[in-house]
Amino acid sequence: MGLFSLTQEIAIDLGTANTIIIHNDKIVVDQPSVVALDRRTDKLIAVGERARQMQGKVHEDIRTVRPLRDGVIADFYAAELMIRGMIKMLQTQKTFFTPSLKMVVCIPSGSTEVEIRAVRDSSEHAGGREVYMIYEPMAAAIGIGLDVEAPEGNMVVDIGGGTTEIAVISLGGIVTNKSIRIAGDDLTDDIVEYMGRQHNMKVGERTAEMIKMNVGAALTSLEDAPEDFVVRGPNRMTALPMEVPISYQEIAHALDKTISKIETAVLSALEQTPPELYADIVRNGIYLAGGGALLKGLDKRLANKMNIPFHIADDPLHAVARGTGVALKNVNRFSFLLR
Ligand SMILES: Nc1ncnc2c1ncn2[C@@H]1O[C@H](COP(=O)(O)OP(=O)(O)OP(=O)(O)O)[C@@H](O)[C@H]1O
Repeated sequence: MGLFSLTQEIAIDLGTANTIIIHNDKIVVDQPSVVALDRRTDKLIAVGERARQMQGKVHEDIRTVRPLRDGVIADFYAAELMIRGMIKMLQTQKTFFTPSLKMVVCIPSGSTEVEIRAVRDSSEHAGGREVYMIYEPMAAAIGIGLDVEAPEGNMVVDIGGGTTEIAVISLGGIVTNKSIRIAGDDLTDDIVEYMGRQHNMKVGERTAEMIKMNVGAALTSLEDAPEDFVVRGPNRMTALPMEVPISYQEIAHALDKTISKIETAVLSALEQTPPELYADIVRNGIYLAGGGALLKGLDKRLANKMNIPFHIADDPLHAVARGTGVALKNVNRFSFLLR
């Protein structure tokens, strides 16, 4: 960044679980959406990975906050600090002037006007002079590399931390859209509950997430089965340490109900899809994006249930951010997609 480059262009995927910033086509920030604050003064102590490492380990003077819940801003103050803190991470070189920011930020397609306003206000308070917003499934489709302007139906299912977004896209617009507030966080909660109920073990959110990433599964029979994952923690009754090997089969059972809700939402979006577009989707298959797409066996379970092929996007955790980055570079061309 030189002395005279006064506008910095950034694309932000402001997620419930992770926030990603793209600048000059590169991912420059990829951090958990967490901040740590001083409980008395509300001053910022840490952002992103550093704040996440403090989660569950803080003393009474510090609180860690996840500013987004269910895909939308739940804590306005913390969200603004988080966006500011993450933008600061990319402004490493000293400039004479503070650059003004041109931003494209993505939002869940089921956001209310108040929720959209909250994202716009937070972005503007964090330094955004020109702020555009794009719906997440549209950004995911662009990030996957689909031709969103073609007269052809494509269905994208984006399973994030807080929301699952299902959309059918054709001719540059969202034709059918379903956004449910059931996603990765609910799968994590299922594991916390299961570990307590079945193994009498108390586990925190981070341990449950590790279990999900290692042995989380959507099917009880996998071709590429992962080895059992050994979890250490306190017994809920005695508080004594215990060690339990966890298999993917038992986690598949524990996650079954939540996955069924995602299945039902996909089926309901398909039901609402006009027949011509439906035929395109059956032919092209359905694209899975977001971190939830990485759940072992999910693509196969959905394909078996619906008799339609499911494709996992390349690098599904970054598909939305990549698409938001493409929209940023083509703000004029994609003006009809932006708000
Ligand atoms: N290998 C994996 N298996 C299962 N789940 C995973 C895996 N890797 C990441 N996840 C889950 O993906 C979710 C995060 O995905 P992503 O970053 O796409 O969400 P987000 O954009 O932050 O959320 P949202 O779009 O809802 O605001 C988390 O719940 C995380 O636990």
